[in-house]
Amino acid sequence: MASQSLHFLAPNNPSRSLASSPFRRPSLLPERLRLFRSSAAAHTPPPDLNPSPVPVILSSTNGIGGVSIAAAASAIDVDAVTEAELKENGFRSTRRTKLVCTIGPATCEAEQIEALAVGGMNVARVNMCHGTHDWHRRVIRQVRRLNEEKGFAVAVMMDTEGSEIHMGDLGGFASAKAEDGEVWTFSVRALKAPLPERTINVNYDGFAEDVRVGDELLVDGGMVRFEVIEKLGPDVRCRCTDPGLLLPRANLTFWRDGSLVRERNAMLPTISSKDWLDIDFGIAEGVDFIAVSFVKSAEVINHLKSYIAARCRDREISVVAKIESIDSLKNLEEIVLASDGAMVARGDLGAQIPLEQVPSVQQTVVQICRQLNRPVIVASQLLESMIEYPTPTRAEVADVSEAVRQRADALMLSGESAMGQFPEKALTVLRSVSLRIERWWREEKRYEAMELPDVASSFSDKISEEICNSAAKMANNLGVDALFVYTKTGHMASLLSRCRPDCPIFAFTTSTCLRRRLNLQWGLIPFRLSFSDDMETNLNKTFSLLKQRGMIQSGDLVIALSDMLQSIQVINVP
Ligand SMILES: Nc1ncnc2c1ncn2[C@@H]1O[C@H](COP(=O)(O)OP(=O)(O)OP(=O)(O)O)[C@@H](O)[C@H]1O
Ligand SMILES: CC(=O)C(=O)O
Ligand SMILES: [K+]
Ligand SMILES: [Mg+2]
Repeated sequence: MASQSLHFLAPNNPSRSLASSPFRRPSLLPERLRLFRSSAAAHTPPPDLNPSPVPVILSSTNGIGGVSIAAAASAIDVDAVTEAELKENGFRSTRRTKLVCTIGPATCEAEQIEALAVGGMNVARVNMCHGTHDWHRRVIRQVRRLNEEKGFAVAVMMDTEGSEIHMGDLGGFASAKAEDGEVWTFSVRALKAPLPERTINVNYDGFAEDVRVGDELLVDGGMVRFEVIEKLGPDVRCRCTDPGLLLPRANLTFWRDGSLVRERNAMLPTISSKDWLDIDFGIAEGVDFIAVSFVKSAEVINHLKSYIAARCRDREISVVAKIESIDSLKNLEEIVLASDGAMVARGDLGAQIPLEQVPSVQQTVVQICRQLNRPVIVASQLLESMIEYPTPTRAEVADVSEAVRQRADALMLSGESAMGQFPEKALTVLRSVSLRIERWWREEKRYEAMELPDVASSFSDKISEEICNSAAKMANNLGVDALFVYTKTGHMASLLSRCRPDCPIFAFTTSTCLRRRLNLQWGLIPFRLSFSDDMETNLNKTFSLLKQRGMIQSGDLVIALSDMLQSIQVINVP
C-alpha cells in the first residue's frame, strides 16, 4: 500500500523509498481524499521535538540557505532561519506570532539588520517622522539585498508622519531632560540649531493660537507634562509639572478641563503634503506596506488605495490603518474593512484616551481585525524598559504575553529596536515569550473557538471560506503536522490564518512580493515556488524539494488546499 501511494505521488522519483524511511508513519487510506474518511490507523501527532523556546540562531556568515537558495530560482525560496527552525523544532513548533522591528540609528547597518532577520524579524518598519529619504532608501535597499542574497522574506513597512502636532528635533541632541518647575518655550518660529536653551520647536503653525493659558501640555501622551503659563506671539511659555525625558519629534497634545482639545488641529489632513511625498518615495522604493498614522475615516484609506493602484500596476502595496486617535475608534469597523490591516498604536492612542482604556481598546481592535480577516499589529512600549536595560520588567513580559494570547498577528518594537541599547535582546524576548505561550496552547490543547462571521463577498469566496474553516478544524481534530496552501492571491492563506489553527500554515505563492506581504500574518510560513494548476504535480514537487532540505519527513500528515481549484486533500508525505 505504501509503495502504491509512493508511485501515485511520485512517479518520477523511484529513488525515494517509503519502506526504508525511519520516519514512516501509517498512511491514511485512501492516500488522497477529496472527501475525507476517518481512519483509526491514521495518525499520532508528533511530540514537540524541541520544546526550547529559543530556536537555533545561525551565524550571519553562515552560508546555509544563503546565496545558493536564492540563486536556485526554479526551486523554492525559503530563508535559512525558517529552515533551521523547521529542522530543529519540527514544524508544529514554529513561531506563529509575527515580529515587526522599527529600524533606527541603533539598527540601520547591514549587519544589524541581518542580525534582526536572523533573530526573527518578519517586517522592518521605517518611520517617516524621523530621518531623510536618503537614510530610509539605504535601509530599504539593505533589507532588499538581504532578501535577495539570503532568501529572507522580510517585508518593509513605511509609516507616515501624519499631521498631528509634534516637537521638532532637539537641535541635534538625542534627548533633553525637563525638570520639575522649569520654564520651557514651545515656539512655532522656524528656529535653527543651536536652539536657545530650553526651547522646543513645534511643527504646527496654529499651535500658538490654539492653546490657552492654563492648558495642560502632554508630551508623548504624558511622559512629560507642562502647564501653559504665558503666550507671547509665536512663543508659548510652559512650566514643567511632571518631569521627564523629551525625545526628538515627540507627539504633543493639549488638554483643557480634563479633555483633549481638538480645535483646528483636528481639521489637519490625515495625509499631509509631506506624507504624499513620502508615499511617492515609498512606492518608488517598493515598500510592501504603508501604515497611515492618525487615520480618522475609511475615506482616507480608500483614497490612498486608489492612489497606489493608479501608480503601481504590477505590484500591490498593503495599506495598514493605525488606530491611534479618538476618531479612528468611532469609525473602527469601516476603517478596518477599508484597510489591508491595522495597528494598535498604543503610544499616541494613550495620549488621546485615558490610559486605563487602552487595554480594552486593544482587545476590541484585535478581535474585530481577526473577525474581519485583517492582520493586526500590537505596537508601542511592549518592552520600553529595554531601551536602557538588557532585561524586561515582569509587567512588560505580561503585556507581551497578553498580546500573544489575544492571537494578534504581530508584535512591534519601536524605540527598543530603533534607538535602544539592546535591539536584539528585545527581539529575543518577543520571540521567546511568543513561543512559550504558543507551546502552552499546544500542551493544553487550547484551540480557540472565536466566532468567525462570514466575510465572503461572492459565492466563490464563500466556498473558499468554508473550505478554510473546515480545513482548520480538521487540522486541529486530526493533529496534522501542517496545512499547505497554494495561493496566487494570498486570500486562502489569510482565511486559514484567520482560523488560528493549531498547526503551521505553509503558504506557497509564485510571487516574491506576495510572499513578503504574507509574512505579517499569524502562523503563515510563506514560500516562493512556481506551481501549476495541477495539484498532483505541485504536491510532488513540494514534497520532493522540502524533503531534500530535510524540512519535512515521510509520514508527516498534511492537509493541502489550493486557491485555483478550491480543493482540499489529506495526505501523508510519501
Ligand atoms: N529613522 C530614525 N532616525 C532617528 N531616530 C529614530 C528613527 N526611527 C525611530 N527613531 C527613534 O526611536 C523612537 C521610537 O520610534 P517610533 O517609531 O516609535 O517613533 P515615535 O516618534 O514614537 O512615533 P510614532 O508615533 O510614529 O511611532 C523615536 O522617538 C526616535 O527617537
Ligand atoms: C506606533 C505609533 O505610532 C504609536 O504607538 O503612536
Ligand atoms: K509615524
Ligand atoms: Mg503614533
